[in-house]
Amino acid sequence: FSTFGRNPKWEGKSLTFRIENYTPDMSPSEVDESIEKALQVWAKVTPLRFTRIYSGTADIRISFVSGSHGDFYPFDGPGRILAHAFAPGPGMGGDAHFDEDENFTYRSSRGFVLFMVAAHEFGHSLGLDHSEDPSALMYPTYSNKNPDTFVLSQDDVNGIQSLYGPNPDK
Ligand SMILES: CC(C)C[C@H](CS(C)(=N)=N)C(=O)N[C@H]1Cc2cn(c3ccccc23)CCCCCCNC1=O
Ligand SMILES: [Zn+2]
Repeated sequence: FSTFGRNPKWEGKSLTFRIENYTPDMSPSEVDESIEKALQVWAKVTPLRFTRIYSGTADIRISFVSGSHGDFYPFDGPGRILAHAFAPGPGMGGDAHFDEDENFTYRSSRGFVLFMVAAHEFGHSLGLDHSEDPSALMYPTYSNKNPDTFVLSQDDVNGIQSLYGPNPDK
């Protein structure tokens, strides 16, 4: 695993997230479920807890955008880069942007499974950079795993726990 330069991480254990808009590719409830499950992947193995808010400024702001969209990382049309997220910090720190030019799906492989993309992005939002382990969620390229049977690789667990420690409730 790898973290970002100065090991940025969230100080509190309770983080807020806000879904700022929706993709037309899926139903809103499928987007909600995909996002919430992707956050739970990381909550299960850390003390981190995520609370959804519907207005105001969240720690992790989630949006679907395409092309140039107000940061220095314009998206690139269909394919190639699917999404990006910023390391922990104020303002855009933690935010995750999904490329609206992609076809996001709930479970179908006739597109990119939003749960899988979001789980990777939230790894970045929490302070993980890429892994060289091809079985890791934080490997740089997308792989379509079944959301129902998905488990984090040990490398991902070691990485996130190096920042936040284990889940005390387990
Ligand atoms: C891991 C993702 C969820 C997030 C990352 C982006 S990020 C910033 N969050 N690390 C991502 O989109 N990686 C590319 C990497 C990539 C794969 N290829 C590419 C061809 C061109 C450009 C990039 C790629 C080969 C062709 C397949 C293109 C579609 C799939 N794209 C990817 O897997
Ligand atoms: Zn990545």
